[in-house]
Amino acid sequence: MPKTILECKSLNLTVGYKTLFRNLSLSFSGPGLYIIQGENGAGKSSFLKEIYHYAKISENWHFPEGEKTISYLGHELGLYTSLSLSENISYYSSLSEISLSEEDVLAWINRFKLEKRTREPVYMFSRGMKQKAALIRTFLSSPEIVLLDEPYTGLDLKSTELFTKILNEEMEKRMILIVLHEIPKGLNHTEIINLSDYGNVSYHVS
Ligand SMILES: Nc1ncnc2c1ncn2[C@@H]1O[C@H](COP(=O)(O)OP(=O)(O)OP(=O)(O)O)[C@@H](O)[C@H]1O
Repeated sequence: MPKTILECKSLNLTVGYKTLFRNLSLSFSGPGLYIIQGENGAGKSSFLKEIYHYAKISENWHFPEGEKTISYLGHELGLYTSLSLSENISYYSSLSEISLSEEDVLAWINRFKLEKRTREPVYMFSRGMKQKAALIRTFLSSPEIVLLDEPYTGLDLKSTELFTKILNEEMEKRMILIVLHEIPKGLNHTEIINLSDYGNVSYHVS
């Protein structure tokens, strides 16, 4: 029986003068992969940011199994472009509470097939390569909850297939919330949540 990892109760989410959700209650079990969908402006990105910034400090959010580590990849990739991939990874590893072995780091680089490009500054990477570098950065510390906002952006067909395979493996180990407009072929998922259905109404799903 999957356990509830994260839940929000009676959440009101307002951006500027706009109320995106009122009295929203959702439960996420793990491990698993939840696809967040909804029309433009429905509040998908805001919802992920809400979790990343407030889940640990707001009384609307609960971790029934105890607080979890969270990693987030939004539209900003969070890479230092004058540094190489290796230097970016060293920097992010130094911030991580978990000590990462060289083997773990190399395994992630190999999974995204960037092993021949680790010493180049990231500004020399293509858009898709930058996306893969940012994905490595996001998964590197082995977070228990991963929040991904349109993570397939910039990936070509081959890289899309590669990343889908990685997600199908990772959803067995952690809880992944992923904002997607289109669901790539072959991506396994626990549930699809359409946020357009929940705007400005009292709603509960679990
Ligand atoms: N920085 C901001 N300042 C003011 N309003 C904002 C800001 N960011 C988002 N909003 C508003 O919040 C609402 C939700 O935006 P959000 O980016 O979360 O939607 P989304 O579902 O992710 O959209 P999209 O599919 O277009 O990426 C929109 O109406 C948007 O105009």
